[in-house]
Amino acid sequence: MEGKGLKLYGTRCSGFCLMVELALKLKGLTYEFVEEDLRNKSAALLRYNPVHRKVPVLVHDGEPICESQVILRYIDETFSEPPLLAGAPLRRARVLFWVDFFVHTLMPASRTAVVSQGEELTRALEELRRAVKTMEDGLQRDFPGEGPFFGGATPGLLDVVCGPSSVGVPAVEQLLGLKLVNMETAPFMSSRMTAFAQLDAVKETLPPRDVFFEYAKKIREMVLASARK
Ligand SMILES: N[C@@H](CCC(=O)N[C@@H](CS)C(=O)NCC(=O)O)C(=O)O
Repeated sequence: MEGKGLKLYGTRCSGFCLMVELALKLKGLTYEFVEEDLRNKSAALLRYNPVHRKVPVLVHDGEPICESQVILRYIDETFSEPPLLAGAPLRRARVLFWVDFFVHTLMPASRTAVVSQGEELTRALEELRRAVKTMEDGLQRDFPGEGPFFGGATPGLLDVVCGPSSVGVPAVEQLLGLKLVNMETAPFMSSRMTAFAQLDAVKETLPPRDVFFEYAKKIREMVLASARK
């Protein structure tokens, strides 16, 4: 499908930007990707996102839409097939609950782990492992018997949101030289993330692990160096 006039301002390894790319690809849309240098943001990015000055920004026929979760909803409502958020209102509410939990609890804990060491790293890992256990138990409770994707028979919003982690987590584990989470303790999440990662649209969207590794390494070194100053 031709996503007329779709332009995505982003950076290659940002989880938030990758979620948007995955949604666009699953919808079969074509778009132009504009790579931003976050240390030297373009005038266009600042004009399109004057409030947060962050990526991703999706520009559709000249109109900017900011914030990854808002963009995902916009894409799903504008290009309705295949739907990312499907089912009865209660199911949709539960999906949105776990999307919110993933973005606001799991992702911050793993970001802290990437840029910390010593006791702070230990605390971040504990928090991350607790959050994964909470989410695993909650998903098993809320979506019994569904699969093979978080979305059920077809990939949905939660697949898109968790999708970048299938490359991000192994890259961070390699960087830190430790296991972030033992995914054998989270079979529901693990099997769905594996099924999603095997889709062609996902394989062609997510950067290779070594590219992700270098990105995480650069961020870690930068943050640890500035903390030493
Ligand atoms: N809440 C935002 C977070 C986006 C975000 O943190 N983007 C980062 C890249 S991963 C960014 O643009 N950072 C630049 C900055 O903070 O100046 C969303 O969901 O889109």
